[in-house]
Amino acid sequence: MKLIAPSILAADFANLNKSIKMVEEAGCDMLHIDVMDGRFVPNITIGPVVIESLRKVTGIPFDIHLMIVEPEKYIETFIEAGADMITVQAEACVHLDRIIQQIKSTGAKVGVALNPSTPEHMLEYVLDQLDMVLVMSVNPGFGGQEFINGSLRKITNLKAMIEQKSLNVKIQVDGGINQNNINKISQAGADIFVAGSAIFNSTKPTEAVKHLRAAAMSEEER
Ligand SMILES: O=C(CO)[C@@H](O)[C@H](O)COP(=O)(O)O
Ligand SMILES: [Co+2]
Repeated sequence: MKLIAPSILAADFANLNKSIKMVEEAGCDMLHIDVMDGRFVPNITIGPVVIESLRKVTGIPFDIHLMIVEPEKYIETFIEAGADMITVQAEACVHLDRIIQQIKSTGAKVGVALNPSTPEHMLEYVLDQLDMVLVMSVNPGFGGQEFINGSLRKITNLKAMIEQKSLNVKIQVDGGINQNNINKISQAGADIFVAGSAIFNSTKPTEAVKHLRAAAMSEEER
């Protein structure tokens, strides 16, 4: 099963409710919400206050991508705001195992993101604790960047690690995903596809979701 997670970073922030209704109606599986602090990444986006407001208008699962330093200080706040899944950047966590346990103790799903330069074996001793690994296929901080092709090898290697340990860990890929590259990303082993610009910058976003999903699926799945 291949899942589509639209990133609202590329949506019209003056009309977020409308954007969310659109992705719900298009059958998207979760909403990817990029939280940036201007320290871990050179950009600032939204925080728990906005997420709490959005939680009131939709039941779609919230996939919160924390690009912030010291994420351990804010886990409970994001849970209270309505997070269903929290992903932290491995590079931002001094005590990664402890933060993973902190997220799990809230009952939320837990993911760990790897920057393009971070090797997959960074996760060797925590992989069995995770629901998801997020392979960043751009340097985090901005939407609309180009997919870094080296990410494909990381996806393949992670898939092999997961299968070798017989784990049920999903591979999410985030950054520069579009209609032209989603199939090769899927074939490398990705399960969940984050797409911002490819959906929200399209003149027909509902159609864009449909095409992305079809392209991510194998012949037999279609
Ligand atoms: O986390 C990030 C960027 O740091 C992403 O979630 C982007 O928002 C994806 O946007 P596109 O590359 O699809 O435009
Ligand atoms: Co993201």
